[in-house]
Amino acid sequence: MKVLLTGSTGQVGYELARSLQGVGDVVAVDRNVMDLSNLDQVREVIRSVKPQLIVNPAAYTAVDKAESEPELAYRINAEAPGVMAEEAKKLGAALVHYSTDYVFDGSQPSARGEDDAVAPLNVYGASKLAGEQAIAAAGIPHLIFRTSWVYGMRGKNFLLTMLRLAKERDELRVVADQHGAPTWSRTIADTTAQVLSQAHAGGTAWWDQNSGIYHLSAQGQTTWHEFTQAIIEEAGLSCNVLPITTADYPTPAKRPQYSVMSSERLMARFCHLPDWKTALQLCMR
Ligand SMILES: NC(=O)C1=CN([C@@H]2O[C@H](COP(=O)(O)OP(=O)(O)OC[C@H]3O[C@@H](n4cnc5c(N)ncnc54)[C@H](OP(=O)(O)O)[C@@H]3O)[C@@H](O)[C@H]2O)C=CC1
Ligand SMILES: Cc1cn([C@H]2C[C@H](O)[C@@H](COP(=O)(O)OP(=O)(O)O[C@H]3O[C@@H](C)C(=O)[C@@H](O)[C@H]3O)O2)c(=O)[nH]c1=O
Ligand SMILES: [Mg+2]
Repeated sequence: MKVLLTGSTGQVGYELARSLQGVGDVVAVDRNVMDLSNLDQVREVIRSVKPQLIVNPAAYTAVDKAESEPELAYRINAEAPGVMAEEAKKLGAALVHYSTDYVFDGSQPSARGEDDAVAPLNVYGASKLAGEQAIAAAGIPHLIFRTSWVYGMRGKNFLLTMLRLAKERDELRVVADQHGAPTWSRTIADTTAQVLSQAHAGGTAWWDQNSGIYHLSAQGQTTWHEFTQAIIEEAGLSCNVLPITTADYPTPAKRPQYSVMSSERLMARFCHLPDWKTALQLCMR
């Protein structure tokens, strides 16, 4: 099976390039080959590669910057996935896509399920939601994995930012009133590969039964503050981590207060997901 993988320089894309090796022949493209802000190029690349499966972890992920670049965020996060879905339909291909906990407003302190009401608070979340909707509307075999607070030992992420800051400063001030589930990029990639090997075995009927949205986050929950403490401890650094409120850390984009999702549906159908802290320790060791 020929697999077109986008965003291979990103956190999840980098891990997928490895994890998908068992799934098929992977053609990995970065923005130099397929720029998602160039919709004609997206079409051309798909038409020339002719994949049976498109896996799209590429995205506009700069949450604060998106507030001042909404058009670009929507082109990359909503229109480009829409074009991928259209082209997949013409080829009879399936599409695997990723979305975010930021499609929810996080106003209720209970874990969100796939069918719960969405209400993004920021441009990034709204653009990702529009991407989900464009894919669902195309009526193609698809999987949309909503994940959260992605980290890993490479790329731009909260873990590496905190390690850097902890070495530069004696004290870190981190918000303690936003709750969520940090998820290791490798967990996302390995889970994707496991689900796809089941799909491969199940054929067309599998996609008829299983297409849709799945929450894919580490188990348990924490806050950015507690996550930082765990990072510092695991790294053996000494740095005081001061809990602050969202109001103490003003940002251009509004963020959900409670962005925990339930991944029960994915775990019931496909495979287990690790606890956030266990995964963090595995990642850092
Ligand atoms: N990061 C997070 O905390 C979370 C991410 N997600 C979702 O998971 C998925 C994977 O995210 P993650 O790997 O963390 O994101 P990263 O920011 O690590 O990677 C994004 C990737 O998209 C690429 N990209 C950005 N703009 C373009 C463009 N115009 N054309 C082509 N490629 C482009 C980047 O390329 P380049 O390296 O050249 O910039 C990079 O490879 C995304 O759908 C994201 O929305 C969901 C929840 C949390
Ligand atoms: C750097 C820093 C951040 N913060 C706060 C800001 C914010 O509320 C929180 C996390 O900061 P970040 O900028 O990493 O968060 P953010 O970019 O909003 O992370 C999100 O990215 C997108 C792509 C997603 O899809 C989400 O799941 C989520 O992972 O920590 C501090 O309190 N102190 C600090 O020193
Ligand atoms: Mg960020």
